[in-house]
Amino acid sequence: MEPIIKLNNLTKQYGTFKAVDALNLEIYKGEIFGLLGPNGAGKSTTIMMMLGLTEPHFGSALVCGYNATENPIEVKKRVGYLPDTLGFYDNRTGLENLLYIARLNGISEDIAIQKATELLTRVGLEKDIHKKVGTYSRGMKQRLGLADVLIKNPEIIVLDEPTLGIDPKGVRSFLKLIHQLSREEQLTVLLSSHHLHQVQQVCDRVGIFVNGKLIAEGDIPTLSKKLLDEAPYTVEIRLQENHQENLIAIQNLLKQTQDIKNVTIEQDYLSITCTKDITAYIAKTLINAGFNLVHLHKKEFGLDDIYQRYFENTDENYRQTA
Ligand SMILES: Nc1ncnc2c1ncn2[C@@H]1O[C@H](COP(=O)(O)OP(=O)(O)OP(=O)(O)O)[C@@H](O)[C@H]1O
Repeated sequence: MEPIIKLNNLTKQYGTFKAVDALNLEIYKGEIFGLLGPNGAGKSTTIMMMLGLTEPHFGSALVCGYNATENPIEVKKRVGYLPDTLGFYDNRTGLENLLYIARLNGISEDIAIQKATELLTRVGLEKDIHKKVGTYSRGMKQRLGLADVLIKNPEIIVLDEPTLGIDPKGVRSFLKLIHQLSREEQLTVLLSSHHLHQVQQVCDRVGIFVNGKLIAEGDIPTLSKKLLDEAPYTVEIRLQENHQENLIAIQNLLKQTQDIKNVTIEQDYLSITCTKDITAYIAKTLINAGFNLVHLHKKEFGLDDIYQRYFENTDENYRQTA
């Protein structure tokens, strides 16, 4: 299958500073891809190059089969972009704002009314269609923004920090909506964010950006496997009698085991990192040795751990090469 977005050695420099450095990335139709990275990592610059709004110094961005630098108009027809700051007419209603955008996109009046009404219902604003946008909450404005980018039937939508300033309930329902849209309409979604948990909830794959480079990319299990290859399993245990003596005895008992890499005593529990999933063996060994096990938890690594670990590594690499 051909990717719907293909970035090839994409590079943007400001003077000698590389804001985006030889970026290679392929995104497929219907995928929800998360662009993750700290401030200044190069996410917005990458999006701008993909939309044909700024030119790369090297490399290319192919979007829906078009080179974004050579055919920005074709790309813009197929891509809906929701920026982090939205501009609506506050003194007009949601419907009026949407009809205005439909007109700008050359959609005829009767089709526009039908489509705008459908979309406002789709994004959950059916009761607020005739209210002035100035009275909308941040979450409602974001939903209107989504209707706004969907009105031209895009193949791809690009969302820049779409949940900024929305309360947790609003975030959950907004992300659910994005997921539904992507699955039901095979819409490709590129979501740029700092919010690891949100990205983790909704994205099929993520790319982690640091200093203009994509330092890791994949689905969460793949990333965590790559990252944690040396000791991918961590088991946390707690005893009925959690005194230090017991913990040290267990530490000594387990640390000879071949597949155990490390046993550390945390505040009132033991953390055991293993190269294989030997959770059952650990439980059996402790019970057989007469310890009263009250808690055993196999830790799943999430995006937080992955992000943290990549940053630690990267900082070290940068310090070493600096
Ligand atoms: N016009 C410009 N001139 C000089 N430097 C720029 C320009 N635009 C961006 N940069 C720099 O390029 C780097 C990447 O910026 P970019 O806005 O792409 O990052 P970002 O990952 O989107 O950050 P944020 O999450 O804060 O939006 C930053 O160091 C920024 O200061």
